[in-house]
Amino acid sequence: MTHIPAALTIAGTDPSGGAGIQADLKTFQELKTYGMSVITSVVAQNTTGVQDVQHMSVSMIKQQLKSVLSDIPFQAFKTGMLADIDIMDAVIEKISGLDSPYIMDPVMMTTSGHTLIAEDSRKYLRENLLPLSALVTPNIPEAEVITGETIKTPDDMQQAAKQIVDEFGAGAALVKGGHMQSQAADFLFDGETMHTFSTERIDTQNTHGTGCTYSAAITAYVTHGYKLPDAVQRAKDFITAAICHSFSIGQGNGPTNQWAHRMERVK
Ligand SMILES: Nc1ncnc2c1ncn2[C@@H]1O[C@H](COP(=O)(O)OP(=O)(O)OP(=O)(O)O)[C@@H](O)[C@H]1O
Ligand SMILES: Cc1ncc(COP(=O)(O)O)c(N)n1
Repeated sequence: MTHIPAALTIAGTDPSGGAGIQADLKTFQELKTYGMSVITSVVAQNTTGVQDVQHMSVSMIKQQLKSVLSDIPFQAFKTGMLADIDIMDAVIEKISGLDSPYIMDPVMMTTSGHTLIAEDSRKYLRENLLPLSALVTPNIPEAEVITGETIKTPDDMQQAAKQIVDEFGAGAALVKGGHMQSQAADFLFDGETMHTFSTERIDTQNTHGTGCTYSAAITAYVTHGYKLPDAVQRAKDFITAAICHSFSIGQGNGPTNQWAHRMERVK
């Protein structure tokens, strides 16, 4: 009998395959984790932007969650796009009390600048979902929304990571520096220690789906039993390789390459 760890992603879709559910499932598969998915919103998007969005009904989201939860155990799960308060409530109802670690990618905007979450639900996310997470993975604009502070320097990023844990109750916070001009440095505060994960910045436009792929890789490594700093370091290597060997396809920001980690180890 073959045993494989399993992970669940609860997120929106990307028919062009670079972000959202599609990026998560490709990443789980690459990292030898059995991938399952609950779709919250169908997003008509591609490398150039978002063309249309349709949210799943609350009852359909709950039913999808019930279908998975009543059947297959998983060792970790993540959320991505949760567009409004009703969707957040449906997810909270079903995930509260689960034993497996919850990795939250607090998706707010696409790389192309399209908003994926209703304005009035950002505070709700911070107050009601964030405290359930074992780890939250904001980029700089998302960390600014969560903390209400301006983030300009690595010190500001570390301060935000600390605040998100100490003040808002996340188990750990990884503030990602993809939006900084210099190094691609991310800071993880796990409640005790500040860890730094840093690489040279890769000169590329192909960053569609980097946040989704990174948080999915962390989730996958957690299903294999890695503790947080190790899981994040391995996921950082994975996303760096995926950006380094990203695909110049489409008319806009191309997608990352989830099988690049097989090609070489990039630090
Ligand atoms: N040009 C780059 N070179 C190297 N690493 C990068 C680059 N851009 C992003 N990263 C890394 O990719 C990961 C995702 O970070 P990022 O801040 O881009 O997330 P995100 O904003 O959620 O994704 P997106 O930009 O796709 O919305 C982080 O580890 C970040 O440091
Ligand atoms: C459905 C969905 N979820 C999330 C993102 C953000 O993608 P990323 O921040 O990884 O580029 C996206 N473009 N679409």
